[in-house]
Amino acid sequence: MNLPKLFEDRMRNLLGDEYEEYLSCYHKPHFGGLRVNTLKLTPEEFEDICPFSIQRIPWIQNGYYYDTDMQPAKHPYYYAGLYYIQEPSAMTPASLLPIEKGDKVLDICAAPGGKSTELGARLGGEGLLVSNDISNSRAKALLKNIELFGIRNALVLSEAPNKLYDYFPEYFDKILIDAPCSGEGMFRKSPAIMKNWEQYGVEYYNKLQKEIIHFAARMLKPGGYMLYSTCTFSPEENEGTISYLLEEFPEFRVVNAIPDEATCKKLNISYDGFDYGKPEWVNGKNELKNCIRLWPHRIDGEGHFIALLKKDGVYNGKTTASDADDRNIQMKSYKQTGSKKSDNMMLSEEAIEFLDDIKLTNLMFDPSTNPLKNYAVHNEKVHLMPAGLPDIKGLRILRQGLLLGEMKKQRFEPSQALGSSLRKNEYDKIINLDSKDMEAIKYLKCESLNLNEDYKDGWYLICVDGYSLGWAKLTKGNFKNKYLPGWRWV
Ligand SMILES: C[S@@+](CC[C@H](N)C(=O)[O-])C[C@H]1O[C@@H](n2cnc3c(N)ncnc32)[C@H](O)[C@@H]1O
Repeated sequence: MNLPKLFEDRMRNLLGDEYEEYLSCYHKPHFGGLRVNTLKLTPEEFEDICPFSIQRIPWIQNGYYYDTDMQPAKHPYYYAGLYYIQEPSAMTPASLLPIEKGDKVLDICAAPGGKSTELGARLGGEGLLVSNDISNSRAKALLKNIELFGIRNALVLSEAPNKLYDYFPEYFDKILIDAPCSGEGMFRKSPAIMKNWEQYGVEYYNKLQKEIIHFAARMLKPGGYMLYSTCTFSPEENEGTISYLLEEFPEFRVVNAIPDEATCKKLNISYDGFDYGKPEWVNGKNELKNCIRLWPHRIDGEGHFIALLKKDGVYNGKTTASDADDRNIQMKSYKQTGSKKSDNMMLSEEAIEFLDDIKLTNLMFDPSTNPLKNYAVHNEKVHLMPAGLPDIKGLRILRQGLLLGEMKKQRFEPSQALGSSLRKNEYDKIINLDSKDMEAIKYLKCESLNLNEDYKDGWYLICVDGYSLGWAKLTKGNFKNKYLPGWRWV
């Protein structure tokens, strides 16, 4: 591997005696990782059905190495959203952000969704996940992954951080910043990134990172947690960015994200090989030692930098200014929900009939009230809205909540997103295929279906080994494959 000379010099300087060991990693094969979607199944359930050979990643409860001769993206389980394929060290940031059910969480640089899908899974359908990426084309890939994972309480946006701040001042309980970076940790896996590094250099990314972290800091509630991560090694982009934050916002401090020994033992996880931040590399504060560094010569992964930050203040208290702001936002959203009632009058009979058959568990709304109140109709598309959403008019929105379906000439077509999100106990008309049955792959290729049994006309949820893939419609004995063509198996 021909590493840029400047990069080699910098790394030799940083790593000293460890440099040769670090260099030897470039001769090792890279590690394939997959992370189980705990919205759909537990890691134990996955281990029971997993068709490939896998091995637990020591520090990720739902993460596994897979044998790189395998192609887990070419299996019906991938299309059922049972896992996300992700480099093992890249699983670490989302695993260390202390998410609690009901939190309002922002993932500000989210595409294509490697971290957002885990944050959404950990929210378990409660609270709100705002997944944002400034690149509209990348945000489309993010939306697909959110939908494939069956996340129902997400708002997917494509905006610049300063614009987000106008709408969400001190709004979020937790924020993840997986910052754009020079990608030094990716050189081994994707050598093409070296060209980018030579073209832009670390300064270019550091400027971007400071801008992003500045606005993210202002969107976090007092008492909230923010996690900053990169897949690069340069001190400027890591301890340097955090030093900048600590100077600009003295209410932040760096906290140790690694759980104590007893917790690790209980959860059967181990952080062996993890290294800490290096304040001396940027002449920074001692607390930078609480940052985390993953090196490819110390763990089985490509490497990462992580800093968990806490903002001083009363968390979820009732007296701070930010809570008052939050209450205003809640009131706005309440009014907005009220006004949706008139839209709901536009639901067709068929839409109401269809939606009546859906028994969504993990409701995002108060089940004691009329659930139809939480549906919104825009341009014939019916959405289930996340609770407590502020007025977001004027933002570039790719999705608000769960797209349930579309009314076409008064008829109702359920969406792929709804199909992907349903569990088999949430809908009665199920056709369950075996994952080894070629019919499952034919379905995913959008080919016509050959199903022998007698079924009544209507919409059927096609499942594989009990996990939903999407829809098929039976009309007068003919099955029409309704799998979303843009998602089809190629
Ligand atoms: C490291 S990638 C994120 C990867 C993602 N978190 C994941 O796990 O799949 C960084 C992302 O930041 C986005 N980005 C770059 N500048 C940004 C900005 N100013 N605001 C928000 N996102 C930005 C890029 O489009 C890119 O998708």
